[in-house]
Amino acid sequence: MIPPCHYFQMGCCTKGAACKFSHSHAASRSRQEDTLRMEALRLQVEYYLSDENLLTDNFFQDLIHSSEGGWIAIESFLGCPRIHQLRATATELIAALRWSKQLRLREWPQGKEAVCRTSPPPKPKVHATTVPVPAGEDTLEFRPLKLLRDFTKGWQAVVEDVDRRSFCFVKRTSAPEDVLRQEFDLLLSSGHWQTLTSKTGAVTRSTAWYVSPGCCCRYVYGDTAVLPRDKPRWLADVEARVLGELCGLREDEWPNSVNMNLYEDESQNVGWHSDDEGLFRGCQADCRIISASWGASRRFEVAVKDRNHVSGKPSVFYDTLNSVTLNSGDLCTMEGLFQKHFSHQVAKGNSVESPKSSDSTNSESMASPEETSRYRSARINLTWRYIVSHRSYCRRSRPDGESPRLQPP
Ligand SMILES: O=C(O)CCC(=O)C(=O)O
Ligand SMILES: [Fe+2]
Repeated sequence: MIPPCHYFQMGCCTKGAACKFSHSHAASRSRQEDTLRMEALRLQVEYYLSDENLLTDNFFQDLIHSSEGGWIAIESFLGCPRIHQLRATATELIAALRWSKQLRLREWPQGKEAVCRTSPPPKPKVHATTVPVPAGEDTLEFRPLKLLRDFTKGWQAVVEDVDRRSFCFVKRTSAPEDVLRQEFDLLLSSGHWQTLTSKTGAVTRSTAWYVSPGCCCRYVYGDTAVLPRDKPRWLADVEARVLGELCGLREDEWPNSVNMNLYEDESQNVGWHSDDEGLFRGCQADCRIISASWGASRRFEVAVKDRNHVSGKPSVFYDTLNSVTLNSGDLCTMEGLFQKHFSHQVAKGNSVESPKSSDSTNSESMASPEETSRYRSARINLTWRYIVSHRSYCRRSRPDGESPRLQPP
């Protein structure tokens, strides 16, 4: 078929019969139909990802939140009723979306083309019926709970859900940049880092696990067990600053374990989970977890657990999602029954700010370029926790604290 002449369609072809493109009205009509069809497809996808639709559309909210950077595979649209009705192919959708001013199209790798919003999605409307409020958690009046904000000032609420007795607070940094950089370098170089990998073998992050003397409880992630080490001396100053000065806790009130995470860059992450290991009994009793961050900024997300998700897998109610950017030096707490009712994650690819350099100390100029770039791209997070139920092989599980009943498996 001879392709239509654009100039003829615009009424300005000067070639007349000599033109090698078609001047037939049928060709022109079919071109117009193609254009209209492309426009319909583009508008439909733009609508699916619009603020208006995302307020109530959990399907696309789930896809946006479960993918790195909010990219949605073009394939995901093919099964949507309107796109299906138009019998659109992936190639057509890609061609249509090249013209979108609202959405960003990624055309590589071939076969994995995807589209994303140029702005963060809106928070979905909370439907009273979607998130059941569990009855029966004790109110703070009935059973008081000492929150960290009762010890020191400066905590902002991320979650303050009294019905679920669940709390998450953030405290912005007050430490000088050179102190944070020195602590970052110390943690990076002295931590006994063990890499964790996904099912496909990719490194998701590195971790280290420290406990108080006499405890030998392992920290278990799926198939991987992390061996405990005694809390090292080099951690003492960091603990004194974070737990003592910033949280206002006496030394005998400090948590007896700390889990360290190292995210080399924003491709490394920790997916939705709760810190519900038996060690901490966070689903049975009030449980306080204190975290501090160094290096690159990352987004920390929290949402109410959805135990009956249609997929059969644990999920969250995205309409309850709250997020906070944790910058170098910031503290964050999860308290009360937060681990019972909420999940949390550090998603991939959402680093938004790198740590600032300090003018007053000129610390950046003293650091090697390699150290500087690590501090800008990598993030270290420490989460201090209280082990209240030691593993049966740990001598701390015995009331008299003597030798273990069982050997570690
Ligand atoms: O890196 C963080 O901020 C969170 C780490 C975390 O959730 C964990 O170690 O269980
Ligand atoms: Fe966690």
